[in-house]
Amino acid sequence: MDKIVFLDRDGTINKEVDYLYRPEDLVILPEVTGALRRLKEHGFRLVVVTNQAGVARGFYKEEDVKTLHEALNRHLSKEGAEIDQFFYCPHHPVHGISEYKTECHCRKPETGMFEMAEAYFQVDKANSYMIGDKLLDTEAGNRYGVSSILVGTGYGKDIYDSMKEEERSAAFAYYAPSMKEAVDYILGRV
Ligand SMILES: O=P(O)(O)OC[C@@H](O)[C@H]1O[C@H](OP(=O)(O)O)[C@@H](O)[C@@H](O)[C@@H]1O
Ligand SMILES: [Mg+2]
Ligand SMILES: [Zn+2]
Repeated sequence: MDKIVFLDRDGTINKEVDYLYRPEDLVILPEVTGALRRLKEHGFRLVVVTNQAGVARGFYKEEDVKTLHEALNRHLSKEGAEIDQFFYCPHHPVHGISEYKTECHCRKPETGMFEMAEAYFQVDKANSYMIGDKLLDTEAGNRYGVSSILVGTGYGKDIYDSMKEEERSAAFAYYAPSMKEAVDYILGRV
């Protein structure tokens, strides 16, 4: 069985800039590379699950998403922190051009991208995690059946601060101010 850490991309691995697609605008957040390397050293596979409705909205093309992911992995692989698989949802239910405007099963908080990973991995759900900076990330992880962590980068801190304690405990297993603390939590449970 494969222990997987599913990762949101924008606001979690890299700095959230609205509808990122240019490699020159890619900024990996502090301590993320080292934290991801530690996960790999402990036998976790890394799988990105990212909503890329910028495609549906006509801001960029699917080829741009793939090019950005290649650029991200060029940086990460130099440090032993390579992403094993990327999945993206190019759709949007309301805003969209042509075939991309659709109610799909892959846009988080739906679980389609997690299920796509099952073509590559035997997902050990009891020992797998989802880390993201929005409640749609933690909800997707919860629905799929892995333990969800809200990270305080990107939109995460504002979301966390706006919630009551009972809402937090219903929405995610753990709040980590940064990716480093999210990984400390995961490795503290192995
Ligand atoms: O890796 P993520 O965080 O799933 O990617 C989010 C971005 O694609 C995009 O998400 C939101 O846009 P949509 O509502 O999906 O159109 C916004 O928060 C944008 O600012 C983000 O860049
Ligand atoms: Mg995000
Ligand atoms: Zn989709």
